Amino acid sequence: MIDARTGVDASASALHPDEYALFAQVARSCPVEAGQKLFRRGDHGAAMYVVANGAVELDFGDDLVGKRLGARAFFGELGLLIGDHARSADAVMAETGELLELGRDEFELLAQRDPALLAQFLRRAIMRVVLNEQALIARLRRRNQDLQEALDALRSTTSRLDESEALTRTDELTGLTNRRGFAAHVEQRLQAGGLDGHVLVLVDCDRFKSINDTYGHLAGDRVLQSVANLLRAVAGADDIVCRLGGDEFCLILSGHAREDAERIAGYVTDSARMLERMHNSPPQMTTLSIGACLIGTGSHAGWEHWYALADDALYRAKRNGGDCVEWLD
Ligand SMILES: Nc1nc2c(ncn2[C@@H]2O[C@H](COP(=O)(O)OP(=O)(O)OP(=O)(O)O)[C@@H](O)[C@H]2O)c(=O)[nH]1
Repeated sequence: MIDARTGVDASASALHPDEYALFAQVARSCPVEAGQKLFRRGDHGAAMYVVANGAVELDFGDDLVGKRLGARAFFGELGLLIGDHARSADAVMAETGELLELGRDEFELLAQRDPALLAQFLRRAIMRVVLNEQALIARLRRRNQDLQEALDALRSTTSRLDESEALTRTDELTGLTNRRGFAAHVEQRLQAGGLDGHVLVLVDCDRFKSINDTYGHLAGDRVLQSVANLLRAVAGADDIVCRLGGDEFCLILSGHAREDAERIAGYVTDSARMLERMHNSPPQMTTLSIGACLIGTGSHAGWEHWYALADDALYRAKRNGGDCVEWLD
């Protein structure tokens, strides 16, 4: 009979009636109360047991399926066959009954009385050990596979979360970092030693509303994408470029001298102007206004101070008619 839980032939766990009769002749009979512990996992023992009546529970620990043994079932045989073997399960009497206990001397007697029957028992006992080992290996393989699958699922969930986290920080239209991503970048830079010496550049499209009104929203979108491409092209690997929202963009230039930053800002407004003149119906570009400031070294002013300064500079550029760069340091 195959045990549905372990896949092991359960008849291999019980003595045949003739084997039981032989064992009962030589074994010590021990009455045992329910709840009494027979041995614990790891205990060393040199005796095997046969259930005469009552029931025994074996607990192998580590999430392995336990076993309940009834009449004529035997257990602990490795203790007897190998000698002083560490028990692989906790054995507890589940129902009051009687056990047959066999040690080395009783085993010798069995061999003298009926060697053929004992040989038959030994073959079955060894087969049971092999089957149990195979079942254990198969279970461990299955568990390993389950763990592998759980790990794969966890990895793909994590990467999906990373992707959606990245999406929440990306502007859909231009692919640039959005305002939320920009705030996170600024926070990171502030924690990594501050923004001293960086240049903050605010960029705003001129008369953008009229492009939407005249050529439609899609044409406006294309212009915003062109502005994003231009800013992406001038940004170095350590610079931050983002779309703050609407027709407003921002660059944080790091590791540039003020003159270099002026050249970059001038290049942006010059390029935008040229592109606007090259393609104007429908427009591919619009002129840009820029407000910039150098974030002072050694200053205790916070990020808001520098942002407000660049914003004032941008306001001044707009008041001057746009298409220009204004600085306020
Ligand atoms: N096509 C398009 N238009 C947008 C988008 N986001 C905001 N806008 C439009 O951008 C326009 C910005 O208008 P304003 O803030 O008045 O700026 P402006 O027309 O450039 O005016 P000035 O800055 O003073 O030159 C508004 O009409 C918004 O509807 C977008 O994603 N796509």
